[in-house]
Amino acid sequence: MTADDRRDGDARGAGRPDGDSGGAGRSAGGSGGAGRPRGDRRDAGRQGVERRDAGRQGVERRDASGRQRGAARAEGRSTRSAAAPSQRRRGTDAPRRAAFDVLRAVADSDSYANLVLPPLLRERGIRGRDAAFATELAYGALRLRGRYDAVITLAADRPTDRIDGPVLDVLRLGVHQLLGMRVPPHAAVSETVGLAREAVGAGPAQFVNAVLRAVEREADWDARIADAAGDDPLLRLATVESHPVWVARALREALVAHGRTADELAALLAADNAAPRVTLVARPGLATRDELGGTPGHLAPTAATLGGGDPAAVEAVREGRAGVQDEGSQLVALALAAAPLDGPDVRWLDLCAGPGGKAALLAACAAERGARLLANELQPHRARLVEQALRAVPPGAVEAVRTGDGRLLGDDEPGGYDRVMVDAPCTGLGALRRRPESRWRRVPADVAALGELQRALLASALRAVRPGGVVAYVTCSPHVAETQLVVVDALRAATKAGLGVQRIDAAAVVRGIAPDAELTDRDDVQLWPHVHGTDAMHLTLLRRTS
Ligand SMILES: C[S@@+](CC[C@H](N)C(=O)[O-])C[C@H]1O[C@@H](n2cnc3c(N)ncnc32)[C@H](O)[C@@H]1O
Repeated sequence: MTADDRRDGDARGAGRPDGDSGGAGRSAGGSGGAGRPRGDRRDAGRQGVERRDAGRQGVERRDASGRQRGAARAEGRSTRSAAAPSQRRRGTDAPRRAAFDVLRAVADSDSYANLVLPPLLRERGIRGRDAAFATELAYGALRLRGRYDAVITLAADRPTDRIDGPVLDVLRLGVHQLLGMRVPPHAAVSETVGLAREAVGAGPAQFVNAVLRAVEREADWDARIADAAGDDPLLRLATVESHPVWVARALREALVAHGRTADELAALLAADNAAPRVTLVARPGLATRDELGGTPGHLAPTAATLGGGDPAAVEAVREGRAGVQDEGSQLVALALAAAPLDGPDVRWLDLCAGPGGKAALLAACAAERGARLLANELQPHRARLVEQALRAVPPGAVEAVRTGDGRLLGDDEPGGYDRVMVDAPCTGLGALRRRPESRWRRVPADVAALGELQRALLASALRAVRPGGVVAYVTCSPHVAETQLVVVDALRAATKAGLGVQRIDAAAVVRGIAPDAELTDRDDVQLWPHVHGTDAMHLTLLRRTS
């Protein structure tokens, strides 16, 4: 495989995961690369990728700017592989090896791909388009694992639990190149077989070769794996769209419970499989959206979507005046700040603040109004991330970053706050685009375990807010058991405890911020990737009446 082949096979929408982090972007990968047909060499030609030299077969490859390879050489690093040339011929290139190592870290150490990959790319000097390729390869293979395992089962004529983990990961990477990226088939197969030789040995490499050639030979894999899944339409869809069936079922229930239709499930699952675009937040009073470049968001007046590139290249992001934040996360924080309130509006609380994305936006809003935010977080290391996220906020607007259990705060300071954000720990089923492996890690029991914590945190928030004050209950999961059911139970428990609490029309508040937002006829708000282009954030607004 040549570097051209790999670039022609550039990712569909590769890029860094758009986290809720309040800090600058960490990934070396940029987004982009979409829209080129397989085998189209125009980009390579335009960017002068090839140059005659003394490299392998007399051709030296350069990146688009021509800098990467020279810089790597100056630093004494190989841009192709750490292997000696004789081994290199038998192995693969650095981006594919990096993607493989990420999949192994996810499998062996329960690592998070979006935490492992960026430092690994940095350490190995993989940058620019190579970094984007490695990112799309790793994240795509992880997201689409269910679909690809169904393909591999048929092509290998054996279930995937009878294939060694490392060999299976190599196969997943190969199948993603063949079916999910625009890598020319000959390159996808030969480079993946090279990776197999390098990573798992010559014997398994032959097996990898045979399986990938079978995948390449056949067409219509979606129909074949749907048929193999059986007659149940949900199971067929979950297989093709690569979701555990319990997750697909929960999402279908959530769509209906939140006023949409089960017919949308296919679009929702497909949206979960697309890499999210990087969205920035201009923290009010600290940065303007114009400073960020990109395209203005369509929901939050603070949001700008980047077409590509590294967010850390934006000065306002580096300085903490702006950050990387999903537009849905921005919208729910702005909704808490905008919710109608009688009486004083000076003390705000973020009960579950780490890593600080919403705290930074809330604190910036508070600063504009002369209010102050207390940011609470259970985990000390996440509390430090909150401090980092708040670094650009005027000191007067931050009362403190507190490390402690939010469940106790309502009793420690009853009625002490005017606005309270409960961005509760949740399954994250609304942010599957962003956390490529998470759908395979979560189990139904998580929903029940988290439900208890969510109820306790919301109960504490309702004690911590003063009568007349407002609480926002937020999750990045649309699961009914983490959203509507938690709120119903919390209202019941509050009544039992002698607190008056009423629902506020959150949809009206959100419409006041985002007039074009497509919302259902309910007083809570549920955003969706396939409708709003955001994570599936949930928002309920509650007012303490007595
Ligand atoms: C969904 S995240 C919050 C995201 C954050 N609001 C943001 O926008 O960056 C939930 C946070 O709650 C924290 N957490 C978990 N249990 C908690 C507890 N009992 N009290 C306070 N925070 C808790 C977790 O450590 C995690 O940082």
